[in-house]
Amino acid sequence: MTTRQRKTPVRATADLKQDRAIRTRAQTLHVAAQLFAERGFRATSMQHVAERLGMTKGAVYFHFPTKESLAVAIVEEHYGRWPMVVKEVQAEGLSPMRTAEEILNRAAVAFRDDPVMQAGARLQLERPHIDAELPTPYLEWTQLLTSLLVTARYSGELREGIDPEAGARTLVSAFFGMQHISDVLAHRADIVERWGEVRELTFFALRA
Ligand SMILES: CCC[C@@H]1OCC(CO)=C1C(=O)O
Repeated sequence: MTTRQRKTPVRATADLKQDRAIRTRAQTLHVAAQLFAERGFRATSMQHVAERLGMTKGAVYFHFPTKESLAVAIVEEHYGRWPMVVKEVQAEGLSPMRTAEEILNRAAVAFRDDPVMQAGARLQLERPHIDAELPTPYLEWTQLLTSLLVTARYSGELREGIDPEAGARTLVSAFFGMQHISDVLAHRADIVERWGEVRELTFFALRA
């Protein structure tokens, strides 16, 4: 067997092992997000995660040494997904006001369908019970929407007298209040419709 042949199987094996580890970590994150979203942080154990995965608890601990590290990873994944959503919408070349509206439309669908978003929202509410550093929520949403409403003011889309930052805080409060109520009353099954109602009224008030 030549040196080159000898190297290939070892490299291939190492690559396969790494691929498998990446996949297992992603599966663990997804299942833990489902459980955190369904039951909350405190009622979810690493044993629950292992059982739903059909893995040993040791296999879960291999990727996440503590339940807190799982929560941190899910919140980081949650935060990490929004820049792509924002970029996709901004690539559509909509007006600033329509861009704000469309980003929140996408958020409503994401909160309905994506366990990571659902868990991220719930873990933020449960921050006092999680012994880990988690980012302060809603601030980046407010910054993003403020910048869009400032631009909307210059493009003549924003109603006279509306302060962009107050408008952004109102949108964040209305959206996250709506998504929480939809979660509590309907497990977010009606979140897109509920957001539609909130959107009509809030953007009616914001538009010039
Ligand atoms: C537009 C990024 C918004 C940011 O990413 C996820 C998240 C959680 O709600 C955020 C926030 O609260 O500011």
